[in-house]
Amino acid sequence: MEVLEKKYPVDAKEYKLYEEVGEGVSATVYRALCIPFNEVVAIKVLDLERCNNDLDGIRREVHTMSLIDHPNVLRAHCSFTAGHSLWVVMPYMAGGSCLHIMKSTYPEGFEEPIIATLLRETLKALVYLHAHGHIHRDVKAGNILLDSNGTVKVADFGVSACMFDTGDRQRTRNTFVGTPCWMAPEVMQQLHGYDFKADIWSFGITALELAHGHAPFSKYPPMKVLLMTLQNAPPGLDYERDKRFSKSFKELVAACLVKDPKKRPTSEKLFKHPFFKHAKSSDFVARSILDGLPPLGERFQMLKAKEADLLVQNKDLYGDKDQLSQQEYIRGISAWNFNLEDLKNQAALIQDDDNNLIEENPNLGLKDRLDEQSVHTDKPSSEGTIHSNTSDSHEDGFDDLDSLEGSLASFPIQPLQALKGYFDIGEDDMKSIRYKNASLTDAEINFSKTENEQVGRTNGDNLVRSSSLPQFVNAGQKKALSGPLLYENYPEFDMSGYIRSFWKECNWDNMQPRHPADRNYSGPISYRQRRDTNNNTLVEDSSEGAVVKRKGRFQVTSADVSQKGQICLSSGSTAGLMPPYLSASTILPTLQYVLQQNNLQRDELIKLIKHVELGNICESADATSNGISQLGVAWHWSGKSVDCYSDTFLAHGCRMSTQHDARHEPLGTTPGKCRLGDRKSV
Ligand SMILES: Nc1ncnc2c1ncn2[C@@H]1O[C@H](COP(=O)(O)OP(=O)(O)OP(=O)(O)O)[C@@H](O)[C@H]1O
Repeated sequence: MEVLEKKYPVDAKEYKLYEEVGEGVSATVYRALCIPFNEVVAIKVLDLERCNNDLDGIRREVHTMSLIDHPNVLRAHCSFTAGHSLWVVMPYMAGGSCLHIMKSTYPEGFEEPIIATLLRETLKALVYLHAHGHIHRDVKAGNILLDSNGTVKVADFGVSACMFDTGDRQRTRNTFVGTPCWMAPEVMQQLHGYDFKADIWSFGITALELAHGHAPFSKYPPMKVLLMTLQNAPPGLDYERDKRFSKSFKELVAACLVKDPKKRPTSEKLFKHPFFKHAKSSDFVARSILDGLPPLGERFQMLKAKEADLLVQNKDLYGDKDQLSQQEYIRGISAWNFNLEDLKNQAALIQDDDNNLIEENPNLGLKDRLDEQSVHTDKPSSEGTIHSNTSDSHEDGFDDLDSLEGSLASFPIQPLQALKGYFDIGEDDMKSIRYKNASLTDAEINFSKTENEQVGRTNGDNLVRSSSLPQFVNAGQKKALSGPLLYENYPEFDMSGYIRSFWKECNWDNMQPRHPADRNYSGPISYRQRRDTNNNTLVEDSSEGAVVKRKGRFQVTSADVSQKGQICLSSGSTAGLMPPYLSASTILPTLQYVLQQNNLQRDELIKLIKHVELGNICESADATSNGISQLGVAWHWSGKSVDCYSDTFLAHGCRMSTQHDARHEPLGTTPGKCRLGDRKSV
């Protein structure tokens, strides 16, 4: 006999709204009573006027929510409009989201059996969604809801997509949605679209979120999250504090967080991972983490009050202008707003965050701190080497940002299309550039427009290169070379290595130049870590030569050390390493932005170097030099070369050798050339 489906009323009068239990970017969620059924439900109220006319998106969410039928996917009972709002009626999940539970009671994250259970149930939902052609696109703890019995349901299809929804059944997407911290690199890049593997990345990030209480990089503003996700090694359970987690958990995370989506397992395959043997029943979840919690509405109010307090504190620190930006990023934003003011605000927040990173973890040992820093100090910074402005007003740290104004003003609405110009480069594409004797001028840049256009085609991009590049990339070649690049004042500093290190870090696994053998990097440091999804071990990047020195996430390869630092922009052989449109003037704004971000990290490294010099770190006899070498690596890598030379290496009288055995050798430069503090006059 056919079971008649319960028909929920589609009239607001039939519901009684109780307290607020959740808030998203576009909606408020209430506990409510469905009067005719005397049943408690949740109603998500979307203000249609606040939804930027994204009615299609809303329609899609409601449609998806009504079609799905799986115990781990939150299904909408019904939906209807009421005035300017859309009401979506759904089962009430009294436990709230995993994010809320962590924020209120488990700020350090959950125990492993809980994580395994939550993840297994979430994965069941993903297996179902993927099998039915849906990509969720916003998997995160905030969208994993629990009912009072500990049953997990994945919610929020606001950004979900159907892989079969285009006429040609194209299986990839080309739109930019999701929440930055959880967003897969390929979603950020929008190079070749993406598919359901993007959910697997987000699932891996969610695993880390459940383990730590927050997602990696969650303290950073979106632009930095984006750069870190693209440039850093994938995050993992690698720190001292992660010792408590099992090998299988670490392997699961590593399997999901592979930058190349092709190497990530499908949800179905992942479901067979041994980690899920640790999973328990939903009852266990209810007993372990829900028992004794105040009602959801109360918790929500408490959290709101806490956030309001934080905002007040931050308002004192940053002023009114930053409030919106703060608010967005404290909550873990889902929306992107890339106007210049926001970028400035976000960049201005970074230093404080970097401080917090240390302050928040007073129990971290030196190694942890160094590791934390090493993860975040991922790219070279240009201070002391590239300068746009020699005026005295540098102290406030905003000059560089101001100088970005012209460039960032032309940032397109989808910023990654702009950054794409920096990331999507093959070695062949770089052949047309010519530099002479390290003096970079417009006349010496032979920029071939035809070749550049060709690049877009040969790379099979979804977007036409010329239109996807920000205006400043081309315009900058005409304007920005009027002085800032005075690196010839610093013959010790390998400008090309610097730019290429930066460049190299912008490339990742599947974006290597097409002829790796031709690569001729002289940048001394490589910071890369590949995870092989099959055996989950770290794999050396053989294209760069054997690893001759490694500590933590840093490694020095023979290819790195076989080349002496040299000013190479003049060299024909290295010319091919620069993309045709990546002149110094075009990357300058980005470098300046990066520079702004890395100031404190540099200071921290200098402090650590001093710490090591003072013998405050006890390692084996040989380890002191290793430590210095490693810090030298971090130093060079962070690109603060001039300062660090003067502060530490001149004092020490040695620098990281470029010989194969990575010994130290005399610095060969005079202290007068680069004193600490010289950077401002560079
Ligand atoms: N059915 C439900 N029962 C209980 N709480 C819910 C329910 N649905 C949502 N919530 C709560 O409301 C919050 C916001 O809901 P939702 O994520 O759907 O809104 P959103 O605008 O799409 O948010 P975002 O885009 O930030 O993810 C959730 O994080 C959750 O805490």
